[in-house]
Amino acid sequence: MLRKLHALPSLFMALFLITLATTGAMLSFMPAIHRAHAVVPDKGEVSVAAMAQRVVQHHPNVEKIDRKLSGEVVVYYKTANHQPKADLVNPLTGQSIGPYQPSAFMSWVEDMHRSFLLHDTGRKLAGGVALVMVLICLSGVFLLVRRLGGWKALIKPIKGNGVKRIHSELARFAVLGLLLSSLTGSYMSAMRFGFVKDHTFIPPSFPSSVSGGQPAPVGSLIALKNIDLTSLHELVFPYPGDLQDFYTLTTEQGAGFVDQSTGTLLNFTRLPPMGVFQQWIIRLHTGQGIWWLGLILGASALTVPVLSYTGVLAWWRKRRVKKGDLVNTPSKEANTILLVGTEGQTTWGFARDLQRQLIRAGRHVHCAQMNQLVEDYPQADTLFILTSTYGNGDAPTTAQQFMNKLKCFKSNASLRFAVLGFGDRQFPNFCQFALDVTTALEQKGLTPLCHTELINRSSAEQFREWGKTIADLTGWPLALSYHPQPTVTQTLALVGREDYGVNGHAATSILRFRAAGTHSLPFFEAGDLLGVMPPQETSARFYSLASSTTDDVLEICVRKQPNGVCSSYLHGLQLGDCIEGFIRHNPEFRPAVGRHPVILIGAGAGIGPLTGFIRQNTQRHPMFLYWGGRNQKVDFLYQPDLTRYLDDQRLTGLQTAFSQGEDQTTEKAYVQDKLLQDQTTVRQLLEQGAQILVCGGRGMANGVTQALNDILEPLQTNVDALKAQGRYLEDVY
Ligand SMILES: Cc1cc2nc3c(=O)[nH]c(=O)nc-3n(C[C@H](O)[C@H](O)[C@H](O)COP(=O)(O)O)c2cc1C
Repeated sequence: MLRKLHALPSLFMALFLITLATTGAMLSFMPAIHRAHAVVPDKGEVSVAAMAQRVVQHHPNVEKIDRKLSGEVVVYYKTANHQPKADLVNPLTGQSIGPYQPSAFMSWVEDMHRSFLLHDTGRKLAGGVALVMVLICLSGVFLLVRRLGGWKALIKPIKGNGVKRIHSELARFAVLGLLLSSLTGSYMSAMRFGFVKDHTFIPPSFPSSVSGGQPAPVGSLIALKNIDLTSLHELVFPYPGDLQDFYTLTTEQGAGFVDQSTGTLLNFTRLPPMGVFQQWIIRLHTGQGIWWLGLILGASALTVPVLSYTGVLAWWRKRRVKKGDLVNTPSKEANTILLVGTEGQTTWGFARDLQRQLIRAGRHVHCAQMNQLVEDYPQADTLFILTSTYGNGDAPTTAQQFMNKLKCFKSNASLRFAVLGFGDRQFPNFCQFALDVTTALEQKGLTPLCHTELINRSSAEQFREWGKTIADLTGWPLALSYHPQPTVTQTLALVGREDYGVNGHAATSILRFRAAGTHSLPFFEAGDLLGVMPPQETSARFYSLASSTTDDVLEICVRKQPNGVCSSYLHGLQLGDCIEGFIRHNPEFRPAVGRHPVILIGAGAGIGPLTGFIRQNTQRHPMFLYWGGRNQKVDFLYQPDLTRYLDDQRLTGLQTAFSQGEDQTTEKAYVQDKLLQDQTTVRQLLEQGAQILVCGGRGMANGVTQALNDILEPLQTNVDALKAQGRYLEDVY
């Protein structure tokens, strides 16, 4: 209720409040500016009579002397040729300081402040806005007291960061000034519209008779001698030559008349106590006569635009949280950090649910990619990391810079962390990257909130259980549930196949698909992945593509795995049979653009994407292939194609190795042996800036790494260094 009372009027009136406050601030600074330029004698130093005498000496035909609340004295007079003029004068000498020219701009500002330039309607509106401001100030104070936990806490430092903190700090600084301005403003408006009687105006009660004698010099008039200049408001001179006329005098205390001949004070009416009170209300609102108060009021008013902005922002965020929107708190303000490592984006689905639940539990969550780790999170007490694993237990794309950035991370002792790994038990290094991250965080001195949970194949059940553990440990009401977005698949028809291997032993097939029916294939490139959904299975298996969209066919190379559900399913397909598949882009695994040589290394079905790269090498950049199979006669995948590519120079060099010799004369070797045999050439290519792409089983990839490290030793570098330069890419399974 209190919050609504504060937020709703602020929201609806924001523009009026800002206008009123900024114009008010400008006006409030004026008394100090005027005061700085005015000559202001001390109390008791100069009487009205003395000041008027000096002014008369320097100005002909004086009609009126005005003393502004700022202390400035203005004389209105007529020149020798009867032109009306107004000058600012020095009350000590009576001489002109300069012409009195109120600024046209400040008059406009005043009009804007009083009436939004809308005359009486605007004046009423301004009064209403001032009243609303009182309400906003009071409700704001109570909200702040509630937020800080008591009245005493109002003077203590405010905790937190960001928008809310700026709002609270500014409000605390400005509230008294704003309350004073808005209360006095509302009262003045009530006076103006007759809701409160105006006691500052004293109706004139003209004297019934005057002496009618010859006018005495103004400096000799006793009534004016008795009045100090500091209490003068206005002295109107009698009409020249009219002996029945008199001086009209208005002072702080009241108003009356002075006989121009005898100097007697006539019919002086004192301001009633209520009038004095109302004069003070006006001074407290305008700062007139109290220049330092004007400065305070002005500074307070200047906070209103910032308060409005931060207030609207805080309200908007709160509203989004209520609606269940995923509000991302800036990293500096968040108490909970959620970092995500993903390649295929599935992990985001889990992260979004966790983020939503945490926000509902009242946490201020900052969610980002792991690569966006920043040096420190000043307000954070909990860090969640949700990451998948790719390649050979490696980081997924959005986490590849994480370990490096972690080196500069300034952990605070109270920061607890929980890592949730996503992977597939089919891979030898199940969730390895999540485990590596856990170790790295522990080494950084962070405290684990719980043990690292490893989720197999996006298990919603495991995720829910992990949520319960976190809820128990933290007390936050988390009810995690993951509903995978159904993968949009396309029906693909088998249009060609080439089978290799003997009697089903180590059988490998090159399978070619086209879109079924009249549909066309989506965009893809060699090295991207084809996700295949075997019937009655919920999770997809991925195969590297050997073709690109321009080949007008989806080509994969599949080795039949013992007990492999998907590979058996694919091997069992007849021409014309259909499968459900989808493309997952894999831009990380591509030859670099440019003329640097490319060394392709693979074994078995790993030749698929490598052949695709060669097929696309129409620019004839230097490209070398090292490939290992089992048996030269029955396993030499893509042999005719490779021979053709060598002829048309899409392929610069080919080295093959077979692990099963046909007879005594055939050499038995693995692909890494070929690399070692060719080490001089390989070294030269690497010195020329060659990039290496490896595709195939993990065992082969490990052997290749070892061989290459040996080859690279004389160059004082290694595979890790090449990886860091983006010159060593792996697609390993
Ligand atoms: C090419 C490829 C390589 C993978 N390598 C591994 C791995 O080494 N270890 C593992 O546990 N999971 C591995 N996975 C499985 C993914 O980590 C798992 O499917 C994860 O849920 C994907 O999440 P993401 O879509 O957010 O990246 C691999 C998946 C693919 C497609």
